Amino acid sequence: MKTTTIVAATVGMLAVATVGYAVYFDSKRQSDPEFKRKLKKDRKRAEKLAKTEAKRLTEESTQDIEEFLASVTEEDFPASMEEREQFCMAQLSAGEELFVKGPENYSKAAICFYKALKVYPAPAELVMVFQKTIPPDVFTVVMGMLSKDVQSKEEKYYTVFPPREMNIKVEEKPDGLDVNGQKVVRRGLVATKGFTKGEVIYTETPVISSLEPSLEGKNFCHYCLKEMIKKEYMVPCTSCSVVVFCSEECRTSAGQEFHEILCTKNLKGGSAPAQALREYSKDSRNIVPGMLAKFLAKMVYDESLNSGAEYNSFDHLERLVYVEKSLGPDEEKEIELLKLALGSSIPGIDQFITEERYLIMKARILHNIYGISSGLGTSLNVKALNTRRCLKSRNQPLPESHRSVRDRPITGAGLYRATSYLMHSCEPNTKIVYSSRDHIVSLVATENIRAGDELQVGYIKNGKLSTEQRRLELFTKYRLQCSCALCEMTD
Ligand SMILES: C[S@@+](CC[C@H](N)C(=O)[O-])C[C@H]1O[C@@H](n2cnc3c(N)ncnc32)[C@H](O)[C@@H]1O
Repeated sequence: MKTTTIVAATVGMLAVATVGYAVYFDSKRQSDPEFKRKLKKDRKRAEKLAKTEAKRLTEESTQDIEEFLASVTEEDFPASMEEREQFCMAQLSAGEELFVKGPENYSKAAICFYKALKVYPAPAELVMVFQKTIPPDVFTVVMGMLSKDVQSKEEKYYTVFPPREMNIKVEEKPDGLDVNGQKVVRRGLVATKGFTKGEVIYTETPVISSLEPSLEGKNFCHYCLKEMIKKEYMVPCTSCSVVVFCSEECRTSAGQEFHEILCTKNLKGGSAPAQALREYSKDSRNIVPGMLAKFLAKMVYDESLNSGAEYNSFDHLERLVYVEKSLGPDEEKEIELLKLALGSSIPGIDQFITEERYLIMKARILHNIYGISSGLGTSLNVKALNTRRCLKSRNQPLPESHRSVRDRPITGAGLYRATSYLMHSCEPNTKIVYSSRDHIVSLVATENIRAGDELQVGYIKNGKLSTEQRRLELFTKYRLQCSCALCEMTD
């Protein structure tokens, strides 16, 4: 194991853990500027410390660390917040009692501190406390356990995701060298069993989806994006009149996952914090900031469920490829609006949405979302076509959001965990279908597929385009230099 891996892993965890932090922390302390300053300082120092300790670790055997980690299982950790708090305190005092008994008890003490760290909502802060209060030898072991833990979580990801029942796996596709001579590795989806032409390979619900902003409040469901035929089928939000749902279930799910926070009738201090973001999305026809607001609100909800899931939505998002974006006036405005929309409901979100993190999240969303076609078709095509026009207007999001079912108008967009890994081919063997006319995606085989075959979709409508035309369209829309079999052959 390389030092840099340990360091990156630890530092990564310290940064991401601030989301959990955002959920649990007391809002009064958060609004105190002095406290905020201290937090920032603590986080920086913890990251630096992680690096130093990781360096020290490489000089020692990591075997012990692995043994200590093996002695801790997930069952050791309670589920509810109250129990976790008690558990944390109990581990901290057990650790203290052990280390004062002398070096022969250091490893046991380190295990207790590590367990406390695992349930503490602000690990960076606790690391700083440990550094000042526990013997350096114990501290090094705790940091080593933390690093190893994060590293194995990193390595395990693609062995548990996608879930077996989806009949697909993520596989690495080496793709030559980049301009700096570095090996390029892309990831794609591979079938784990055979499918016949026309068969559904998998269906997938998005991590988050959003309607094209101009359709909000019209006859499209705010949660699943489904188009409703008659007004009487619409279930309005119980508070605001801005969004509607297609069913009671969608209203409840949206309320729990994000709408309670983002409802424009959620008045904090007399005004609705999410109002400005909603207006901005509508005026700019930019779907991404609203989607990100929903995504972050939903993360908080997911965490509150304490489901025991090993990876959360952020873990999924974090692994998606993207094209770097730089900070412009739009992004500055979006950060401000996002903080305003979420700040009063999610303590700590201010620290979480740094410029750097916002740009990466936005870039990842833009690069991976799929346009959703949830419209019913014929009789309502006028509205749907308007939508298409909206997306093509001057304020359209980056072209990546056009990756969609091309023969149907786009009514919204969704971010999918597995579908994000589908590569493009000019001779695809699958296609994306929204068969239930909502945000659930189905991947359908367009030819017979064997186990082990790579699954590819067409990011563009291939039709009768020449190689040159395809290349131009792929590059203009997705900055993509296609290396599919057909293009390689034509070269
Ligand atoms: C939505 S992601 C697909 C997953 C991605 N391959 C990964 O490694 O995670 C889209 C990106 O995949 C790569 N890609 C997809 N299809 C490709 C193709 N036919 N040729 C070259 N690169 C492709 C490009 O980098 C593109 O920007």
